[in-house]
Amino acid sequence: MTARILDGNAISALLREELAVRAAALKARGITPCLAVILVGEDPASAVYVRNKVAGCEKTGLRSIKDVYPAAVDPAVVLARIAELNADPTVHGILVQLPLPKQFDADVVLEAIAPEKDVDGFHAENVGALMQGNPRFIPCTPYGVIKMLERGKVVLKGAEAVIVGRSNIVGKPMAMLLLAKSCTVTVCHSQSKDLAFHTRRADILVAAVGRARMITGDMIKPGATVIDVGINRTPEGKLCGDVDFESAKEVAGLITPVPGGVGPMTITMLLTNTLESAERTLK
Ligand SMILES: NC(=O)C1=CN([C@@H]2O[C@H](COP(=O)(O)OP(=O)(O)OC[C@H]3O[C@@H](n4cnc5c(N)ncnc54)[C@H](OP(=O)(O)O)[C@@H]3O)[C@@H](O)[C@H]2O)C=CC1
Ligand SMILES: Nc1nc(=O)c2c([nH]1)NC[C@@H]1CN(c3ccc(C(=O)N[C@@H](CCC(=O)O)C(=O)O)cc3)C=[N+]21
Ligand SMILES: [Mg+2]
Repeated sequence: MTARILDGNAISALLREELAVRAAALKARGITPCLAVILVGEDPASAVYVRNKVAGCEKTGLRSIKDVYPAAVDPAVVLARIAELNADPTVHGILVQLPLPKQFDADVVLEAIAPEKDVDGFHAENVGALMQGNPRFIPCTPYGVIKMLERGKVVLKGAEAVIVGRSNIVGKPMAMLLLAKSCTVTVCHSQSKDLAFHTRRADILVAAVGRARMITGDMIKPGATVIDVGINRTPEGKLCGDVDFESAKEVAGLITPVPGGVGPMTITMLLTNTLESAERTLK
């Protein structure tokens, strides 16, 4: 048996058609939805993601602003730019690409973004709102995963969900969202004992670790839904996930590929949050 594939590019294309309609409707009312992206340094992977975000905006009818700073920039310069974007009524979303160089305290930067423009959902106020079940902006990657599960008609209520990884940007918000959907949630991390014991119990397995192909077919329950968030490069420069796709697809019932899985969905949800933010200015 071979798993059905959850195609993030195809699902994104469908969702982005609806977003383009919403963007056009806003424009007809005199509002051009606008996302500002701040990139510090020359990390090649970050540059690719930012390029995809800007291209996604263009194709969907959103305006984008891209500010690139040298890796050695004084954090005060970036904070001043954030203050300017916060005050600019034509800007609806602000995103600071992570990770930041070491002279930065990422938390200080994230807290400087106006919560009502924090389309990543990383500001403490928005994290709190998500925890309380009343989200303002749902973090884009876990939001994209939920959308993929919905499109795949995966039953969430009562399902055993196991997340590998507990970062603030993926693992933790993913746990909150699956809990809100009435999954029974287990979160694993680098100190977990016997990882495979946990993963083999999962009806829904989300891998967000950053270790190439660490989840192999023998760690997966037959028929499970496997969501691969990982974006890694092999020594040969090939893009691959945290899941060993070749062995996993023989065991799983449903699986996301890398590339073409969660990555494009993350960008689609960023566009969604930015549009939502622009629409709120009319309310
Ligand atoms: N597709 C997309 O849109 C996105 C993809 N990514 C990708 O997802 C992956 C994870 O990203 P991110 O959450 O930021 O990464 P982090 O490095 O912030 O977190 C990784 C997590 O994995 C855990 N971990 C590390 N090693 C092991 C192990 N051997 N067994 C179990 N758990 C382990 C860590 O545990 P501990 O907490 O104990 O250190 C940590 O909680 C990366 O490949 C990243 O590139 C990220 C964001 C978006
Ligand atoms: N403030 C902030 N918000 C983020 O959302 C954020 C971040 N910082 N830092 C880094 C991670 C990573 N991330 C990805 C976005 C798109 C793809 C993506 O487009 N992936 C494509 C292709 C990638 C490629 O070709 O390299 C795919 O998987 O098919 C991947 C990863 C967002 N992140
Ligand atoms: Mg991280």
